[in-house]
Amino acid sequence: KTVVQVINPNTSLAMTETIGAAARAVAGPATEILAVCPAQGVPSIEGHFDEAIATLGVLEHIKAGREQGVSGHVIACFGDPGLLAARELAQGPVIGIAEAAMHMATMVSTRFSIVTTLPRTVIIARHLLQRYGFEHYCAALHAIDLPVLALEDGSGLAQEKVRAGCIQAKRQDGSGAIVLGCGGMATLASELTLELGIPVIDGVGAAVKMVESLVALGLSTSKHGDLDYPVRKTLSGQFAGLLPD
Ligand SMILES: NC(=O)NC1=NC(=O)NC1=O
Repeated sequence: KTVVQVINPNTSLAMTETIGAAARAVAGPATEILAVCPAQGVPSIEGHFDEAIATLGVLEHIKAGREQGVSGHVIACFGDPGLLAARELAQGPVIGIAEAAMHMATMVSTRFSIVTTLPRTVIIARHLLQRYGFEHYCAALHAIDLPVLALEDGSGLAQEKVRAGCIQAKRQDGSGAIVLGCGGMATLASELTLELGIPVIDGVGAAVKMVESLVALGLSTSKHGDLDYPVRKTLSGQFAGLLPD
């Protein structure tokens, strides 16, 4: 059996439910999804400061997942917070939803657009495109200009703005595919794909399938080089338990 730990790095239980549902919708019959979020931290991640706070919660869950023997991990926030630190700590594969969605988009289109939340997270998504080498595949980035938790307020306004952003992206950008730029948008991908007639990609599902594939291929995070386990040392205060024994 494959057990995939899906970490929502923010502390929103509602968004953790949304993300868990998107993961379970695509998980294979032999895959169990463990959807988790930090007990303490930041309710939504909307910038570098939030990502720094959220990273500690990600690392705590990576450690716990490794001790539970999970097969792999997903970091279900579009900033992929703490991705490389998590890979040092993890034994199995660790996949961020931004990198997963971007990779998938390049396999079904030569140019893709991103629809994300706040304008400032558009800039962060650009940093990710540069880091992952996908800058030239991305035709444009759009922000619905609503806070992340608007996706969980039950009004449907954020979902409607995501739909409008995808329609605009299809019409204006010449893109063949669209990447949804927030974990909280995950459950919108399939209906938008049907309505727009082009691939609208959710990174949660993409990351779950990538972890399943890596596990099936016997590929886990390389421990040769900079992703080896962290250098052993005594951590103090609240960090004391972060390194596995
Ligand atoms: N671009 C984003 O909206 N990133 C995110 N912030 C969160 O709290 N979850 C996300 O996916």
